[in-house]
Amino acid sequence: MQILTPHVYWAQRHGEIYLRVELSDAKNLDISLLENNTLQFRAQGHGAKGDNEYEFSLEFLRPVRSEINHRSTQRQVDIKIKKQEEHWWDRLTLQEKKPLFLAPDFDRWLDESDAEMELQAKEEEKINRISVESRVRKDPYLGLKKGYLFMYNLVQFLGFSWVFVNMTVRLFILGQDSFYDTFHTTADMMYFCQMMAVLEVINPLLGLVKTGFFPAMIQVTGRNVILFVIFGSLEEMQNKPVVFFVFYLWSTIEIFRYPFYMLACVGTDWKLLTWLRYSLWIPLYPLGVIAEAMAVIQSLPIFDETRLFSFPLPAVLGQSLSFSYSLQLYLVLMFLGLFINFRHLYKQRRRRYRSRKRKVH
Ligand SMILES: CCCCCCCCCCCCC[C@@H](O)CC(=O)SCCNC(=O)CCNC(=O)[C@H](O)C(C)(C)COP(=O)(O)OP(=O)(O)OC[C@H]1O[C@@H](n2cnc3c(N)ncnc32)[C@H](O)[C@@H]1OP(=O)(O)O
Repeated sequence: MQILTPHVYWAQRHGEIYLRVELSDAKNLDISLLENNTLQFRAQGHGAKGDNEYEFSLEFLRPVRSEINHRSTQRQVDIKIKKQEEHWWDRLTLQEKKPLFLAPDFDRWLDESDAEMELQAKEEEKINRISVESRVRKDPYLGLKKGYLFMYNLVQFLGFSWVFVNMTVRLFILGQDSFYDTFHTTADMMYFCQMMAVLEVINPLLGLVKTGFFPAMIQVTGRNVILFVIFGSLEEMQNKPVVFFVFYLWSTIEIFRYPFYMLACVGTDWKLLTWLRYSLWIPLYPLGVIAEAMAVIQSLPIFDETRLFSFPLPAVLGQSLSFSYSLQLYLVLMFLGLFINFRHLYKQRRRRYRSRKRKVH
């Protein structure tokens, strides 16, 4: 009796072999892997030579796993076999000459590099899925935290924008005259924003942001000393032009920093905004510290004169120790703070641009 062979189409991936046997309504399927790495197929069905029994065998080029997946449909039999090792094969069979009944399955066919890309895409999809799942699993309050941070940044952005726009408009209308009443026109909003900024020290402690606690502490404490102690408690300081420079430098960086954080909360990044956030501090930070130092220096004789916050001393040592001594020590701390935060911001900038470059390549 003549042995009939069905048409068989094949394709491969790094880890699998796919066979499509052109046999419709196949019955009594007998598919097995023999010891010599040969696939034996036998079944009854409708093939090229009508309803008949069909069979074929294929000795594979390299070892395959013994478990064979197959699925018989009305049109064909699909077989999936796992390779023993993830390896791209030059051909399917050990014998170099291709059997006549065998042809490439162009519906599934991929060359090696396309298959690699498919594999890579699958890997990436898997990694993304795992990271999203683990993030959701790890932190069920992620949405709430992001919502809180977004609102915080929005409020700060609006507050500092108000100060910045107010000062800019007044500068255009009044010119240098506007320097003298900056405090009276904007201090309430600045008080509000800087009190809120205390949250910037709390947020890293609660693990809400990746900011270092110490740089945030230096930043917030430094500004609040200037705002509440130097400007807030000395009326004589409030109409000095230095207030204008300090407030203008503070609000200039913040109208870029907070929107940058808002976008980070929703997973977005605008190149120009990111660049401004990580570059504007380079001129602004030293200028800010110089302006703040000017304010401290201008306040020293006022503290000496008014004896405000002076430290009472025993009668033999004199009346009291002026607060201006503490401020002179603070001046030294300011430049130490400038050094620490300048280095921190420099590292943040390098980290940001180095990791972005790596992502691009
Ligand atoms: C302990 C006692 C100390 C006593 C100190 C006495 C001396 C004080 C002297 C101080 C001198 C201060 C001078 C200063 O006032 C002058 C000026 O400000 S002039 C104007 C210019 N200023 C600036 O440019 C500074 C602006 N401020 C800052 O940049 C920050 O406050 C600072 C803490 C310095 C740095 O910020 P951070 O460490 O947070 O860096 P990043 O922005 O890169 O953020 C890191 C990651 O955390 C995410 N993040 C942070 N905050 C938020 C938020 N609110 N919402 C959402 N996400 C946030 C951010 O996205 C980063 O994430 P990723 O890494 O994933 O991108």
